[in-house]
Amino acid sequence: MSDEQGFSRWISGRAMECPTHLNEDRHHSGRRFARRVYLPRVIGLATGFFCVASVLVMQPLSGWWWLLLVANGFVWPHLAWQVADRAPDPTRAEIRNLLIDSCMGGVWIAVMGLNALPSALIVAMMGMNNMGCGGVKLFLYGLLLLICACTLTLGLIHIPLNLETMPSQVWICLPMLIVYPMYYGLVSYRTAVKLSEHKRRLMQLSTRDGMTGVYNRRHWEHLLHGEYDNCQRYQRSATLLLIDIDHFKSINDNFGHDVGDEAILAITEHLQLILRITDVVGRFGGDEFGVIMSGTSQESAIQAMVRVCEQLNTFRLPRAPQVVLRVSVGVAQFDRRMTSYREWLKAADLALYKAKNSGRGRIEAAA
Ligand SMILES: Nc1nc2c(ncn2[C@@H]2O[C@H](COP(=O)(O)OP(=O)(O)OP(=O)(O)O)[C@@H](O)[C@H]2O)c(=O)[nH]1
Repeated sequence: MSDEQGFSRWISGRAMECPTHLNEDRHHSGRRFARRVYLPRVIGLATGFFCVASVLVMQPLSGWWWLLLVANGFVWPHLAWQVADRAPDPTRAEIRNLLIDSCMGGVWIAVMGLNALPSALIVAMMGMNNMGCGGVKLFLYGLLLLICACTLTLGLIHIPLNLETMPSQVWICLPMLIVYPMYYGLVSYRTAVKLSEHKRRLMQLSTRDGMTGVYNRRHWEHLLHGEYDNCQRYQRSATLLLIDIDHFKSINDNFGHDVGDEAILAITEHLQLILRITDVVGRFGGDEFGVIMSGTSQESAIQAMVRVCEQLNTFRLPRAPQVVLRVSVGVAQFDRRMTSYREWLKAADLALYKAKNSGRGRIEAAA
């Protein structure tokens, strides 16, 4: 239920600085936030009604207090949701609602004459809500409001103190004591599951190439950096390959970009199916790919790539069967004398350049 950002925006009043699409996003996430608070509030205030009512029956109070208690317990949760849902800034409206909850909590503590168990329960539930929704800041604001509202009410209506909780009142407080924290835990668990799913998707977006699903250039280079460090530290061998489709521009020009995309996907599939699962395939962008073969000598890497080229020779694109996909490949084995992974990459790039200049459709090793 955490929305600390929303709370800090509310506190600093920076809401209107965002561009329109960000404001729309914020509006949606504000509504989701209000929605997440809605059911816990319905349950918390309904169970809380009985706690307060069990003490109120012993107090010499007018019927108006009972009306207010019913309204707070059963009408306010729905009103609060409607207000937040329709507000231009739902997060701000929901934070305001939470602070109203704290205020009302203070009022009920006073009206109960500070009866120990229900008062402690109200402070704990408000604290849990405010801490969960806006962190320490909202918790402190809520607590301050609760204390002020309690003191003010005590001063206004001169209620006799009634600190002791009777056994029957303990029983009536049990549902709030048990049900509310359990439900709150469930909501927090669901939020954590959603967050981890979002994190996984973000991770996927930031490391994978959108079209082929293999690693994008940035992440692939990051993995290459790691491989370089490992090879240096543990004297391991590894070979790097850069692969570029030959005359790819003419496939695009003659058959259209859709067929060009199919060619890129076909090369990706061949690399993934024929090479080892441990070989790290990345798309450099356009028609260029990179492969890191960990623990593999240059000769073995070339043999593996020859198998890929042989398969490509027999493969035909469904929408352009006359096209034979050919690739040029630059191969560079790790060398301890290299001073950085970039030097390794440069060696493979030079070998690829050589393959292109020597007539394409070739595999060239770095000098
Ligand atoms: N269909 C498609 N084309 C792309 C994509 N990304 C880049 N291209 C095109 O790929 C072509 C890259 O061509 P180059 O590598 O420069 O040249 P080439 O025709 O392959 O020539 P050589 O590499 O020298 O054999 C350009 O025309 C780009 O517009 C893509 O995702 N899909």
